[in-house]
Amino acid sequence: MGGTFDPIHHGHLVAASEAAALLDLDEVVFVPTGQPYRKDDRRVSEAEHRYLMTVIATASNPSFTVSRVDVDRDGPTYTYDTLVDLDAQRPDDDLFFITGADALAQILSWKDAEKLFDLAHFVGVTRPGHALSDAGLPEDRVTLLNVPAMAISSTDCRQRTRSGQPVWYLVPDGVVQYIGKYDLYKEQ
Ligand SMILES: Nc1ncnc2c1ncn2[C@@H]1O[C@H](COP(=O)(O)OP(=O)(O)OP(=O)(O)O)[C@@H](O)[C@H]1O
Ligand SMILES: O=C(O)c1ccc[n+]([C@@H]2O[C@H](COP(=O)([O-])O)[C@@H](O)[C@H]2O)c1
Repeated sequence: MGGTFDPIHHGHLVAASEAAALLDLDEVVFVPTGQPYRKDDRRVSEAEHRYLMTVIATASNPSFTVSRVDVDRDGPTYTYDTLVDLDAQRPDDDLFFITGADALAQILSWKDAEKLFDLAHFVGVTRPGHALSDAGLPEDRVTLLNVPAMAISSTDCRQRTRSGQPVWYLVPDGVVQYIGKYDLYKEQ
């Protein structure tokens, strides 16, 4: 599951857990973006902070791991590169790329979109406020899943922190503490 994870929240974790259970996946690899080029218009926390929050949030689940492939690659983060790197590290594995409905709707505009479906099977999960559709995508390489609705976004978590509202129970406890320790999201 790729994401900017700024911060990682329970919407991400529930989506990953449900996809793993419903598709009988052995492992979910969370891949924080290095440079999410489509978010250039906003302030994004340092990759190392987002990576560490992802490690903290997933540490208690033996099936969840975190990859540095995108954080360690220079330049804009493209899923094509993510999948090529993961495939090189795990040549015997079948890759499934988990995305929310909003991200799935954008996939055809991603870099090298036509090659993505050769590298992984895509799993689109429901997300409140977004229609889930596989229109225009190769049917045999995309699975749509209904997951429990978690009306949580990283944007909302950042705004709440900035305005002094709690993010307890929207993000894992360790992530609440990490945000406080490093004073994240105080500036626009
Ligand atoms: N509440 C949610 N339910 C299901 N999927 C989600 C949810 N939140 C995020 N996702 C999916 O997780 C992936 C990574 O999302 P991302 O890290 O950009 O979080 P976000 O909450 O959308 O962030 P932001 O509000 O900063 O844009 C995307 O595929 C996104 O669609
Ligand atoms: O490959 C692309 O062109 C591309 C464009 C936008 C987003 N993505 C990927 O989609 C995932 C979710 O991205 P984001 O920006 O919504 O956090 C993450 O893994 C990104 O690298 C990929």
